[in-house]
Amino acid sequence: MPQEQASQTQTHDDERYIIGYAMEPKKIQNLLKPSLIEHARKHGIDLIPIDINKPLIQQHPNLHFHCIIQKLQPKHWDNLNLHQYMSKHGTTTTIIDPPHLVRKLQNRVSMLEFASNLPLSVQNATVGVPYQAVIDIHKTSGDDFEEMVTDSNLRFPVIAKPLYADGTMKSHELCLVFDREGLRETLNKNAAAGSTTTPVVLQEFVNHGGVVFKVYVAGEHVRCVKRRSLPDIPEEKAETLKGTLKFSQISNFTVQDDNGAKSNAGHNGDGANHLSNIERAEMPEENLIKELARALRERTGLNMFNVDVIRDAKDCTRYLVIDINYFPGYAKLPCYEPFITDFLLDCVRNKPAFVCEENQGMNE
Ligand SMILES: Nc1ncnc2c1ncn2[C@@H]1O[C@H](COP(=O)(O)OP(=O)(O)OP(=O)(O)O)[C@@H](O)[C@H]1O
Ligand SMILES: O=P(O)(O)O[C@H]1[C@H](O)[C@@H](O)[C@H](OP(=O)(O)O)[C@@H](OP(=O)(O)O)[C@H]1O
Ligand SMILES: [Mg+2]
Ligand SMILES: [Mg+2]
Repeated sequence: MPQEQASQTQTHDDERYIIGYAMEPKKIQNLLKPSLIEHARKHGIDLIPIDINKPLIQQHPNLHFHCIIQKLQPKHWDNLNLHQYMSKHGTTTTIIDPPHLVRKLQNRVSMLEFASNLPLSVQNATVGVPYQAVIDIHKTSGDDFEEMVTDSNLRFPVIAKPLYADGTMKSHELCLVFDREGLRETLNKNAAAGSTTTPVVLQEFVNHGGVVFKVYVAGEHVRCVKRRSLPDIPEEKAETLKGTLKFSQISNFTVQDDNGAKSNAGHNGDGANHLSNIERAEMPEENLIKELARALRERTGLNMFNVDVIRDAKDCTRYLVIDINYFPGYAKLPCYEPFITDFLLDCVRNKPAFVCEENQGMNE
């Protein structure tokens, strides 16, 4: 890790804090790299794994957790029985973040409500959300379908997104839909899935120069990075496009990953141009990012999330929040070790402003 990026937080020599982490093995592998464990250890924090399949009260009887970070499915909350644990240790242990609040990010409608009508004032910039509508996936034919599309007031192209963003692979399977026929086709396929049918949100596709800004938030710590996104669709081309185009996790690779993949594959031409789009794109104003993060922390009551933001290609003062993810892949940030460690130190020392109020809603 470069020296100048080292943790800004001073360590008080004799202080040691125990922080438990409760998450699935894949998330542990992604986040809890030896470099983070070591950096945290050097700054007074011992990161201890919590078994998500059995009650916490039965684990680590001789340890006192100052704080617990978690990314869990509801079944794990039941298995861990954190309610029982907190009724014993709730005055000295903090859980980040309350599950009933995390759940609001697992629905793409309630998620974006947090980002609607944000009162931000940084130069002329505005931050909003794209127009979106939840549709009735059973209205796939005849007048019902035509009426539904007309009533939805949506303009093609749109992106069909599963309503529930619950961490499953399926929840990341998105589809660009270019016209009514494409939409009918998407709904028919969904209906054919029978018991796995999921409600769908249709969100207007907004041209944004092929770059998405990912704003990572951990309490008061905020970092913004650029990632690859869908390319623009010129208006005249949009009118001629038909059908659908499926895609998934298009923005999950860092620019460095992208570079590596492209040079390994020996690609140039389009790929290289696309990448330089990202490199060329100007970052949003730092204060705007800070204000956005602050406003969303307040509105959601959460500490650990990231926000996907795009900038309208037609109006560079118009920013749109398209996605908010709980406990994202922080390890993709350069020098994420001090970023996370500093946040954890804030939690154990000052307690973040919006921590689990009296552990309300813990087992909801
Ligand atoms: N309304 C939109 N207009 C233009 N591009 C969009 C829009 N919504 C999504 N995208 C593109 O599609 C990508 C995936 O969409 P979104 O972030 O909603 O899905 P996700 O599966 O929740 O992603 P993540 O992996 O970040 O959780 C975005 O990163 C962006 O590149
Ligand atoms: O596993 P689910 O609950 O689906 O959440 C994912 C988020 O949706 C993604 O946004 C995370 O990737 P980014 O950190 O690149 O946004 C992604 O990060 P990861 O796969 O690196 O852990 C996940 O956090
Ligand atoms: Mg996203
Ligand atoms: Mg998401």
